[in-house]
Amino acid sequence: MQRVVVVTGANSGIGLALCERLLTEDTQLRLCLACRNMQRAEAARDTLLTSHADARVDLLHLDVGSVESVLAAAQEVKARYSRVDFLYLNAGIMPNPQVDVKAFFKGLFSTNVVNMFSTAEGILTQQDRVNADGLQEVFATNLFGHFLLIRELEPLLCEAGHTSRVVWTSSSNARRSAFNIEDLQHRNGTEPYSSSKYASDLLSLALSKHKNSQGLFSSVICPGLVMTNLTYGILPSFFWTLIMPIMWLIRIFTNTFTLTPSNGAEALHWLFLQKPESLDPRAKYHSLTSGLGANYTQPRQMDIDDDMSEVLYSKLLELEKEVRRKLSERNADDKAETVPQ
Ligand SMILES: NC(=O)C1=CN([C@@H]2O[C@H](COP(=O)(O)OP(=O)(O)OC[C@H]3O[C@@H](n4cnc5c(N)ncnc54)[C@H](OP(=O)(O)O)[C@@H]3O)[C@@H](O)[C@H]2O)C=CC1
Ligand SMILES: CC(C)=CCC[C@@H](C)[C@H]1CC[C@H]2C3=C(CC[C@]12C)[C@@]1(C)CCC(=O)[C@@H](C)[C@@H]1CC3
Repeated sequence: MQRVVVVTGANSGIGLALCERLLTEDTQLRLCLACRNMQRAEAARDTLLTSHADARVDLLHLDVGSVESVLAAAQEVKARYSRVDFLYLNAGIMPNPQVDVKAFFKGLFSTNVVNMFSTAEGILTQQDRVNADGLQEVFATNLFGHFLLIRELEPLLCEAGHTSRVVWTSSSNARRSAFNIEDLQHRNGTEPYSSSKYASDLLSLALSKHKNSQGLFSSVICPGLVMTNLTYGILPSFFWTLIMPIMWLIRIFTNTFTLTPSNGAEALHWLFLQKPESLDPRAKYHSLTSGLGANYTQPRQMDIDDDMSEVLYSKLLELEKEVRRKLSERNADDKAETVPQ
């Protein structure tokens, strides 16, 4: 049976490395790269076809941060495929990151040093903005767009007779203290990235609860610290070049410095090979790399509770209704404007 796998944010970094690994694993796969930038998506497909000439690699235009784009992409998926076996929700942004250098050096000489290097706790903030849909951009991209995509694809994902999987690329930067259920979109804080990733952890649990009986299983992973466009955006490139030998040195002491996209994709790949019933919906599956470069996956319990996850789920359903209502009003207005008087 040819399995259909959709990967968001597949044109670079961890998403692209996952595609490479999946094609090596299953040559019969039908792989769909869901990307906002079609030029980069085509380049990614070319790269994949160089090492897997016979692979079936499709492209799909998807800007996960735009409601209209998500709805159109979902329609396209439903038209193209009769099933979706895996939906990897991997696209993510961390705009305008700022490192608190003072806090970093203070952390360096504290007992919190290992935690600081694996979670960036206390040293990393971002500046967010409102997008064209009136949503906070980080929330819309990292969480809500993906939620809407799942909702739209439910007919395929919850089809009788087979199981489907959604897998969130979360982060160990996801922290309860950065998340406020009364401020879902993190309009008032400086850690929208951490908040959005914590929300994805909560949402994954809620999805498992509500959808397992319909054959849909949701899991969460952390790729570790990986050198990608996202991380290169945090510090100037000359600085990364400067500290890179130190990063490789640190890897000897912490297994969370996976560093290469392929290592970071370990847990995503590992989940592809597991039976969904064997997975723990409360665990985050971490990609880890030993000092000698061996990859492995380790589940760690998430700091989440059922009540909060339920409240988040219902708030997202409410927001979905509101967003759909606004969109149909906007479409009606546009139509009225184009009708000749
Ligand atoms: N690197 C790391 O250390 C860690 C990364 N992560 C997570 O891993 C995931 C992948 O990131 P990573 O590979 O590191 O970084 P990259 O920047 O290389 O990859 C991010 C991908 O997401 C895509 N993307 C961003 N915004 C949108 C959008 N609106 N619609 C569609 N696609 C979009 C990007 O496309 P485009 O080329 O168009 O920008 C790109 O393909 C993210 O969710 C990130 O939060 C988690 C923990 C650690
Ligand atoms: C200022 C100096 C000298 C060094 C700064 C090092 C940090 C830039 C670096 C330390 C821990 C890193 C880290 C991430 C980004 C870069 C650091 C803050 C992440 C936040 C990247 C994205 C994620 O999702 C996390 C899992 C990473 C956690 C560790």
